[in-house]
Amino acid sequence: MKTIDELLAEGVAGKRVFVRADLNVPLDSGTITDDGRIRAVLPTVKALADAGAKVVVASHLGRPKGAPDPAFSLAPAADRLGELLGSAVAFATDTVGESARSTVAGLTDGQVAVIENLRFNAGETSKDDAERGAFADSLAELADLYVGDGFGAVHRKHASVYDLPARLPHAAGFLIATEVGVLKKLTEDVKRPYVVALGGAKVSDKLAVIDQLLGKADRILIGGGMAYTFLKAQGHEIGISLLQEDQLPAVREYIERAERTGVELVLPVDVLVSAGFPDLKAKAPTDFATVAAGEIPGGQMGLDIGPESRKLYASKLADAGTVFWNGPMGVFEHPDYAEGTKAVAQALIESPAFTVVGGGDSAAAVRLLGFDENAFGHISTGGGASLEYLEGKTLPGLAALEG
Ligand SMILES: Nc1ncnc2c1ncn2[C@@H]1O[C@H](COP(=O)(O)OP(=O)(O)O)[C@@H](O)[C@H]1O
Ligand SMILES: O=C(OP(=O)(O)O)[C@H](O)COP(=O)(O)O
Repeated sequence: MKTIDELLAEGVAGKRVFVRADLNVPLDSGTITDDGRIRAVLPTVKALADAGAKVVVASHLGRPKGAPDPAFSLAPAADRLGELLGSAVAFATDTVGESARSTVAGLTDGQVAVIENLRFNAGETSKDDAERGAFADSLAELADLYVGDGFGAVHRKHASVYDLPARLPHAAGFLIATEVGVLKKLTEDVKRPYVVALGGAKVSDKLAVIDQLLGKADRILIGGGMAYTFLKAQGHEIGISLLQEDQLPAVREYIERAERTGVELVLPVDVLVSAGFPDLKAKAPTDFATVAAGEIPGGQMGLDIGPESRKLYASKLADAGTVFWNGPMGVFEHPDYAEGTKAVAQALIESPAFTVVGGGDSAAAVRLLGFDENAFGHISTGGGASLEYLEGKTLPGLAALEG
């Protein structure tokens, strides 16, 4: 994999360099609540701009449905990037249209532009190779060189991640190099017990990785929205909690396999429930109850692990040699449901283990809940990406950079 240092040594002055970043930051009514992913790509953007490149930064944000949607505009991220760089950043209001072409054509050496959300175009995420390829062709017209630095999206076989680097001379940015360096160590030299804690809301993606993790981890703690599919698989009622029904047979098989192979699978013993998803804007106190995990009343939604589970999970993290944690334990954005995530973060800080926290929301949670990010071994910008890397999978965005 060519490094950005090699690219810089060859000279980038006057060249248009497409930087595929992951600027998928959490937003609250258009305001960025955590800019960690923007700060993470700064070294790459700065180095290219300082070397006289015309830098074209591109990213997805959220999951718009292949068409423009103002709620998912990258404009706030472009503004924040400009603030962090200390110089104005141009913003194109489309991705490969007139605005993008004229914005890029107007760049002077050392200037930076951000183009609008890649996922406003159906070609970005299409499963059809030709449709993705056609979109990648249009993106390629905007640049002379490609730098992959969106670690959080390298597990996606998307046009800007996978197809575009095949069309331009390419290199890996500083963030990807750092992320891969740390995660590689976790696949080669793991101090045991190796404990993986999983939570969050991308339940379908994350249930799938447990298949491989069962062969690698000594203990797997399940929290967040993931937990309820497990509780349901055990035969419990889960009310209106998140459920990935189509994966119930797989989850039953994971539970059996864990028992058979001696992997400790730890599920919540109690949970906090309420009548629905809380209002994350008002953050007003909600009406919630603590119930045994096997006794969630009908019409209630599990929103965090309960106090007994917090103690249990802390004890299961205390003797770890290595911990990988992806996915908040509850809806941490609301103060009523942040305690589970806080308890796991605190346990990681107190543990002598090498600790890695991965994921856009998990990393944001750690910072927003007031923890010192330097107290963790590594905070990864990618959740799904780091999980799939640890599974041993070939990640499309890394394979493309190697080719
Ligand atoms: N029990 C739950 N029900 C619904 N959503 C949940 C639950 N627990 C956690 N979440 C949500 O999961 C989201 C983060 O999930 P995810 O994107 O998978 O994590 P990451 O970005 O760290 O990989 C948070 O916004 C949080 O509110
Ligand atoms: O937030 C992300 O992943 P993560 O939640 O697994 O950390 C990445 O930006 C990828 O987004 P996607 O899961 O919509 O492809």
